Amino acid sequence: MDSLHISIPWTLAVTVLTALIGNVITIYFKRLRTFAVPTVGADTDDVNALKGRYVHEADVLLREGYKKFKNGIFQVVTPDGPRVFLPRKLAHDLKPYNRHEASGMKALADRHIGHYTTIDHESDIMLGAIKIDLNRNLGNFVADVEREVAHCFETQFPPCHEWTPLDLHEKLLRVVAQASARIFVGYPMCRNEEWLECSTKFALDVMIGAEKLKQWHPWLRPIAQYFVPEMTRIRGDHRRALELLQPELEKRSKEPGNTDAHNDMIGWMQQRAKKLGDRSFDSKELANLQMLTATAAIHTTRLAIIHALYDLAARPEYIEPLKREILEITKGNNGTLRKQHLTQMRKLDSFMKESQRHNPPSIATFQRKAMVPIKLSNGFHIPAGTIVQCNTNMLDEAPAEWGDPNEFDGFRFYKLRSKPEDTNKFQFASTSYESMQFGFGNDACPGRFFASNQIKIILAYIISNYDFKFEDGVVGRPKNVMFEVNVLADPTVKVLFKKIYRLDSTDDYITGCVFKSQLGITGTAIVAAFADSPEYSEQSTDEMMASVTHIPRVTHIFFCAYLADPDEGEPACINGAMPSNFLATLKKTSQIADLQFFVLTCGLTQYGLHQGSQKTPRKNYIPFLARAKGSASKFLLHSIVRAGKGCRRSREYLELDGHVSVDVVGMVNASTLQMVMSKVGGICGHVSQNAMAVPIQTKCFYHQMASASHIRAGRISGTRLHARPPVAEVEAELGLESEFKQNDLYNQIDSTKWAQCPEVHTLKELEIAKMLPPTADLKGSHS
Ligand code: HEM
Repeated sequence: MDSLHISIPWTLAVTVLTALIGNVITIYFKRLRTFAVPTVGADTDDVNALKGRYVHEADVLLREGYKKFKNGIFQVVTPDGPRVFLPRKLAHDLKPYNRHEASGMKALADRHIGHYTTIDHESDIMLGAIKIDLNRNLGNFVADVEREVAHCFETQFPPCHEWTPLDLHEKLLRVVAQASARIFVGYPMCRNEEWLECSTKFALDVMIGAEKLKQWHPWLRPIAQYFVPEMTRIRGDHRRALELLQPELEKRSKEPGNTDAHNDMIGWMQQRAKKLGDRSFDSKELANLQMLTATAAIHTTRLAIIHALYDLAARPEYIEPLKREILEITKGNNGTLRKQHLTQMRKLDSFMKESQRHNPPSIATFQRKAMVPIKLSNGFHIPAGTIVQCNTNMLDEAPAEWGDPNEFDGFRFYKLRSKPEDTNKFQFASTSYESMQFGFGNDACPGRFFASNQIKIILAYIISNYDFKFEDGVVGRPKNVMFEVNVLADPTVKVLFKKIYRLDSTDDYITGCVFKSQLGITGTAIVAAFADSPEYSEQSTDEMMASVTHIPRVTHIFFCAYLADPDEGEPACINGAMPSNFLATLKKTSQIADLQFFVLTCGLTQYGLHQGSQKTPRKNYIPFLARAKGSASKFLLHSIVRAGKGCRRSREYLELDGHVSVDVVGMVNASTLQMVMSKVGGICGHVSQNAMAVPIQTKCFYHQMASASHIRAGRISGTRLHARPPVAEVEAELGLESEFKQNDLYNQIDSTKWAQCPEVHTLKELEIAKMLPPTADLKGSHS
């Protein structure tokens, strides 16, 4: 007890003394570090006010410096001491210096006291994996990333049937983290909640921890780090990252014949370490590098997306042309993105670049720490150890041919690229003397091509699936928030999202049966109407329009009516033509603009997507379908897959004979559906007892919803399919390469047992989950 009494005053005394000595020495060194260049705001004596201005309005300060000293070097007083800003033109002088002479990484590490925050860690393995392996593989990941993006929207976002306010900062952090993790750590790790949390929080801990620790005197930081919670968390983040990664690494190491052949950042890093003979590289280092990569990638990318969305919401006139570009480009590919699609999205690329020009990640990029003394062409000496950066965001420095530099022209770069000689210039990821948002020179951001793809995929998803606008009261583009030279999007602004239910292409959706009481027509009636007409498959949409104009706006569509015919080709022909023509008709009459749910139910007969001996996909349907009108004529399976993709993307419902997502949230079997239909006044056309309507969350095709437990429970019996399903022969045509794997077909479904499954919804549950309108509102009878 006594020793404690003595030790506290002593400890305090030593601490105060240390701080005092430290202060004196620091002031002395700071004096030494003052540069022989003018200081912005030197006319005021209030140094603290100047520091405060740097923190909150560095943009104003740098503009003042630019106006006053034009092409001259100036310095600014900051909480970290004076900082030197070079005019853009001197970037040329610095460019030839290599990373060991003028280091961007060291500059960044110094700013975030990387020695403590652990980011002072330069790795050739990491840089090589990003610069070479990631960029080389970009094209291979577009579909995977798109899938993760879709999965994230479907699982993390509210349904947005009505205008729903979203915190974009929070939501997009998750989307970008998961989409990036798909490539950094592969599937299924990219969906591991703890990993995602760990890899996103680490960057925040570094940034906030650094700011907090900087409040302490440098001499006290070795001890003070233990009083800053974020610093403790950083250590925990590293530990946790290793723990989480370990099982994945072990799993990989046990894979036959391979340890590190996975095509993702883990694999690339492992391969590089091996090639470089780096014996110090182990799982711990791998986990650390993963944290660093995520830090560089996730927050920057998220911010660029938020800025772009704010710009779009403030200038909605750009949304329609962008949407048109996206839909036009993806039209021929089931709405699924490919690498070349991203390249073709020139308007979107231009908009992203213009958004970044006005809202760069930092207003002073090309930041370098001189590791050796550097002499610039104007005679200025940069002493070793000094950090310099370029004042890169003076919009008026743009070349005259760019047009008014201060205006927001979303298609500025699109127009500039229209000259044949400039077609590959001015891209979002291009760096140049005029566009330094990603830095400049050899060490410009190596992740920018990847970031460009990620941003396009996410923006394209949002633009084609949601309407969005600012919440009431937000006028114009919300002003950015400055933190030192970093440009942040205002985190208090909420953007409202509303899901788009749109039929882009007739073969994206198929229908047949709708609620009579709501829609005034039933599937049976539709079928009957068309079947009555000998020309049903030949009838043009214009002709059909005359017969359906009485239908009110459709909100729910159930597809469970197929025509059967002893001639197998005939129903296929009917099924291909009738629904697509019918939908085209409804689309023309705008009666499906309010569509909320789409349910497809299929039985096990006649539908052309079946497998197994008697249910081989009917390649022989193709000639028959060729007679059908519209794009559904290609192949019924094609249409259904497309319908599935449409459903997946819009959180609607689909059943494909048990080949559904592993993430199924619930399902309705045929008898439930029939009950629903009869209760609400609808009627099912032809529904097989084995049919089910399944709410789909993600990828809908060729995953088994039926698990071994279902088989054991006697709900399902299975048949092993042949190794390569016949449909694989047309996989390229379907745009579904490598989707078709050997599968078990579960085709004997006991619907009574299914109805007792916990995951099968009752009608009441569907109502409660708002999957169906309340039955009370749905009275009526079918005709
Ligand atoms: C919109 C998103 C992004 C922005 C705005 C951005 C911006 C930047 C900037 C300004 C630099 C400094 C370059 C220089 O000083 O010349 C940089 C460096 C870096 N970025 Fe990015 N970045 C983004 C995305 C990414 C991604 C996705 C990755 C990883 C996959 C990444 C990895 C890196 C790395 C490793 C460096 C250091 C390069 C070196 O020192 O050689 N960045 N980034």
